[in-house]
Amino acid sequence: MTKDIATLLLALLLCHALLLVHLLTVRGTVLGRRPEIRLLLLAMLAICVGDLLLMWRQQLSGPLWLLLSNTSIALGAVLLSAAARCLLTGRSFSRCDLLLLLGGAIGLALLLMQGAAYAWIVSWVNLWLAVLLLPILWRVMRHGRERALRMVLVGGLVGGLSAMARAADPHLATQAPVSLLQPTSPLSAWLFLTMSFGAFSIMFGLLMASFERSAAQLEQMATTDGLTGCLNRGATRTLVGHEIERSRRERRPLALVLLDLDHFKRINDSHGHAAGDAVLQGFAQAVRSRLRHSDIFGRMGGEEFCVVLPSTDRSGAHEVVDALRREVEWLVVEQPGAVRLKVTVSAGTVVFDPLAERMTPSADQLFARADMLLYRAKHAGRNQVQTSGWVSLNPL
Ligand SMILES: Nc1nc2c(ncn2[C@@H]2O[C@H](COP(=O)(O)OP(=O)(O)OP(=O)(O)O)[C@@H](O)[C@H]2O)c(=O)[nH]1
Repeated sequence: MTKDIATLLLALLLCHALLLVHLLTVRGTVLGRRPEIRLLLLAMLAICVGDLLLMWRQQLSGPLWLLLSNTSIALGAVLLSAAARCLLTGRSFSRCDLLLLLGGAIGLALLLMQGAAYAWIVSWVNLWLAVLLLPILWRVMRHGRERALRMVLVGGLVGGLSAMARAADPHLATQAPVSLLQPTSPLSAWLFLTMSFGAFSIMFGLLMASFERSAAQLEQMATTDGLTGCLNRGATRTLVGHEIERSRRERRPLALVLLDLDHFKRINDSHGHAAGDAVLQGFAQAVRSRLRHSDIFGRMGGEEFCVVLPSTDRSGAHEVVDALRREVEWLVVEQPGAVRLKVTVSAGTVVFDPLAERMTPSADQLFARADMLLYRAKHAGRNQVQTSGWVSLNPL
């Protein structure tokens, strides 16, 4: 297979330019506003400029061209490293990256000023690029969670090893290298190809990892209540539907609880909305701390919450919910000015037992029953739990 470096370089430039255009098109969107995407955009820009300078080698020959083209590509590598750092740790440029960029550029300038042989310049540039990839690999190994980051690891290893081999290649070749466009052996053209593949894999992997993270964040925002960290109404209702189905299939009981803070309006009215919010947060934390990992806890709106207890029968559910009620009774929410807020909660608990009841309720039917029991608890004086089975509405 013949590999003409000029053609490879053109193909590479086109790939980089395409990625740059894609990054430009997401600007202004939720994805485009992510700081690592901005850094990736700048990295692609620097790399495209470096590619262009390499391609114009014939027109712009000389030490300045060598310095500019390679520094531009190295700057692209540092921007990639900053994008990886930003994605993984929330911080961008590290002093280490900037020192590596500056040190490499000064070293290259000194070699060029001394008129060093082209073979040594090739070695220096490739070692420089290999070293610039190390912080990316280190960060991904240390902090990486997203699956797309595996592409970054593969790219970093392939790119780094190829760059090191390219650094050694001019000293092993029988003929001295004179230009990037005239490879000294078929191996050097291959190494150019694998190094480019590595760099491209890093960029693409970082881009995909950023998309993966945005998707996870958007999903969390769409299913979570921002104030209390509980599931929101939509997500809770969906999960209740799944749990009813599971309970029917596995023939295990299921308890659905609606909890509503008592006289919550008074807290808002006498201490302000911020104090009300603090009470809601304290309440959510207190309830969450008493629940099992498999239980579901969601905020249905305002001061109404829902708890789903899988594999829990009627007496077990009543016990658990009454313990939650007592926990809330003991809760004290401290506010500025030594204000200590206390609150109580009423609960309606409905239990579906597939072994005792032949008819499987829908989520809406269970919610309606729990709501009716909650209403009873409110009217019977608040700060209490009303529990019943799904079919028989006799309180426990
Ligand atoms: N601080 C705060 N208040 C909220 C929020 N959502 C709803 N509220 C308030 O919660 C109060 C609910 O009042 P009501 O529905 O009358 O219920 P209550 O005062 O708890 O009375 P009972 O339920 O009958 O014991 C209203 O004042 C709402 O403005 C919120 O996110 N933060």
